[in-house]
Amino acid sequence: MPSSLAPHFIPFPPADSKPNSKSLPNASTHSSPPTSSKVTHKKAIPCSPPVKPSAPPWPPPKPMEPEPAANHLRWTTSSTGAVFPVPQLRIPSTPSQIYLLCKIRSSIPPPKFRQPFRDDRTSPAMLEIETALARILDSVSPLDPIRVPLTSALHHFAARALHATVALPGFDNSAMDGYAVFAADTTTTSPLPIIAEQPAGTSKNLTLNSGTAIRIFTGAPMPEGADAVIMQEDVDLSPDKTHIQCREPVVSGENLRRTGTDICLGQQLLKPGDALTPTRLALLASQGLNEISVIRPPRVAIITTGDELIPAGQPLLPGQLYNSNGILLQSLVAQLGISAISTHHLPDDLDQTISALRELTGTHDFLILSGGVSVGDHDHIKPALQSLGILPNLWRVKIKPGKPLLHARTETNPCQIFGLPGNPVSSYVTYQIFVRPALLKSMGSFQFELPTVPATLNQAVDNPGDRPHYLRGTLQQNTFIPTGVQQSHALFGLSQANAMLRLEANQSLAAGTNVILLVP
Ligand SMILES: Nc1nc2c(c(=O)[nH]1)N[C@H]1C(S)=C(S)[C@@H](COP(=O)(O)OP(=O)(O)OC[C@H]3O[C@@H](n4cnc5c(N)ncnc54)[C@H](O)[C@@H]3O)O[C@H]1N2
Ligand code: MOO
Repeated sequence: MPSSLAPHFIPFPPADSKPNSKSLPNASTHSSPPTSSKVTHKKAIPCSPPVKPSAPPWPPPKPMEPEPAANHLRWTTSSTGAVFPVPQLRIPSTPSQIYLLCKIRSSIPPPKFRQPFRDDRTSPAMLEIETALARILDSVSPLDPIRVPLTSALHHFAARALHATVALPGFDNSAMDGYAVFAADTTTTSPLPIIAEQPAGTSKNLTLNSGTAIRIFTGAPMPEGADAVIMQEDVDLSPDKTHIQCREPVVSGENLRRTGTDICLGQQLLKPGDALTPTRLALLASQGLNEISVIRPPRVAIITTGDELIPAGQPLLPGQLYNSNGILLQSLVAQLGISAISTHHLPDDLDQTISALRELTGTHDFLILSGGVSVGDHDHIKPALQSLGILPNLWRVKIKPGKPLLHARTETNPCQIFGLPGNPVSSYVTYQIFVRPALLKSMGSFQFELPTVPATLNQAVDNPGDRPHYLRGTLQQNTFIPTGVQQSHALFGLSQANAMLRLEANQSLAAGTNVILLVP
């Protein structure tokens, strides 16, 4: 592990606690009662094999008043609702605490941790958004520089600084179709004889004498001596086209473009990390370049997960839905100009998840997974990573939507792994806030922030929760209007939105408040 990353990695539990979802109790085993009484955990403990307490005594002991719920492990029988308190242990949160509990109740086999950080009790605290982003960006380095043709360089970032080897303009030239003159001669009414013609594209090395004019065209080199061009609209041409008479005087320097006034030799044109926009590509072309050194864009795998998801073209069965996060994430990545994108879908199966992650981490720079990062029994991303020995850099962030965000990085290649929460809006928001900056950094950019604009709220908004909430809405004539249902599954409002408003925890804003929007 690179030492710079070491403090950030959160260790999984010890090696003997292997993920083994196949041997885990399924839902019915876990909750089925011994024949005469239904025994359930009031709070789920991550343990395996299933905890099977011995049959309750008969006749049952006198029911007791329930212990206060907080911080006590309790057992209850379904028939009477009676509660039998166990020794007053705090809810076990470490393997040794659980082991101790099981020793006290000798009939209970010691459980193993199945997954690290399954819930609030066994997880480290949720990170603040800024801390999580900094931690992610710390682990990302720009990829290697490569040379690409200018025609393929759009959306890439400059790998190194570039200085001008060609001045612009490269020579003094005319800005207008007209006549090269001495400015002083245009104040007189006497006709000026046209002594020569200078077209664009070739220099005739002409010299202008006082009291004469040279026919000239836009972009053509200025004759020696001439200090202005008079537009052809501002002269009267004699019928035999041999003389002009100036109707409007011009001043020295008018209608001409001096050498190097735009770009002079040696001037810095690009710095490392500059985005190669259409206009910057034009600048490079003006230098006669047909190739440029850029940072190689990442190879990205988009991996959706979930048995309930089916691709377009198949009929929907009850309980199924079409996969929408695949195209969402693929398009968002493509928007950055990344073209090496592969797409995959995984069922909720640990073995298949492990083998897919093993393969894809070897062939890609970024894996962007959606779904399977929460705490459900079918959420296999964390156990799969654990089984591959990949340590999480972070899991769970104080953000709404998107709380269960996961980030990890392989040590050798290195491959960045993002587990985005499966809800479509959660995937979108966490992509914009965390994945996009990481992709941009890997591409050599130094600008990771989303663009912002000031706006005014059209209505009051409120975030009673304890996580900053990214509201989705439209920016119309400097006004922010939230769109649709502001919940993490709600795709329609998201599809209408062109801006996001970060509302802090417990923040209420009145209609008319001035805010700063993110404009992805
Ligand atoms: N007991 C708890 N349950 C949940 C918690 C929690 O803290 N405790 N967190 C909730 C939050 S917040 C989120 S967000 C979700 C994230 O869950 P997962 O990342 O494991 O995602 P899934 O369960 O696989 O899917 C969630 C939801 O999204 C739909 N989905 C998934 N993938 C796609 C896709 N490609 N296209 C369209 N829709 C997709 C999926 O069907 C589910 O409805 O966990 C909460 N639960
Ligand atoms: O935090 Mo989750 O992403 O809200 O639905």
